[in-house]
Amino acid sequence: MSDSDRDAASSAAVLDELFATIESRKEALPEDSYTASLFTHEKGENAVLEKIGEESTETILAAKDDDLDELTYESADLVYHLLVLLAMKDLDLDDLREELRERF
Ligand SMILES: N=c1c2ncn([C@@H]3O[C@H](COP(=O)(O)OP(=O)(O)OP(=O)(O)O)[C@@H](O)[C@H]3O)c2ncn1[C@@H]1O[C@H](COP(=O)(O)O)[C@@H](O)[C@H]1O
Repeated sequence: MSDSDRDAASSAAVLDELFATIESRKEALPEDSYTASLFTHEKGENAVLEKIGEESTETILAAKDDDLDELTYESADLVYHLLVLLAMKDLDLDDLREELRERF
């Protein structure tokens, strides 16, 4: 495997690795983890739902400004919070992949 193939494979795995980390935070609930704080928040699931609302707005504003760096940054924030929501609802990336695959 070439270096660029290895880099591409590593990039492709990042969502799975991030989701596995989110699941492990959900299980262990370490005190210093932002992710864990979303699972234990006093607002319940509203905490992550509000973040998804905020990050969606910030993503839209970045797109309207044509600020591609900001669009990438806010999109990553949005995807991360969406993955936390899926984990909260006991869904996972395979559920998402399956839904997308059915639309092909
Ligand atoms: N990918 C993320 C990730 N994306 C966003 N965030 C957090 O989401 C929060 C977003 O807050 P804000 O809306 O205030 O965003 P901001 O970027 O500070 O500011 P603006 O968007 O308003 O400009 C910040 O606290 C970010 O740190 C994330 N926190 C954690 N992760 C990953 O989650 C995994 C577990 O990390 P812990 O949560 O530290 O255990 C690790 O792999 C991390 O890389």
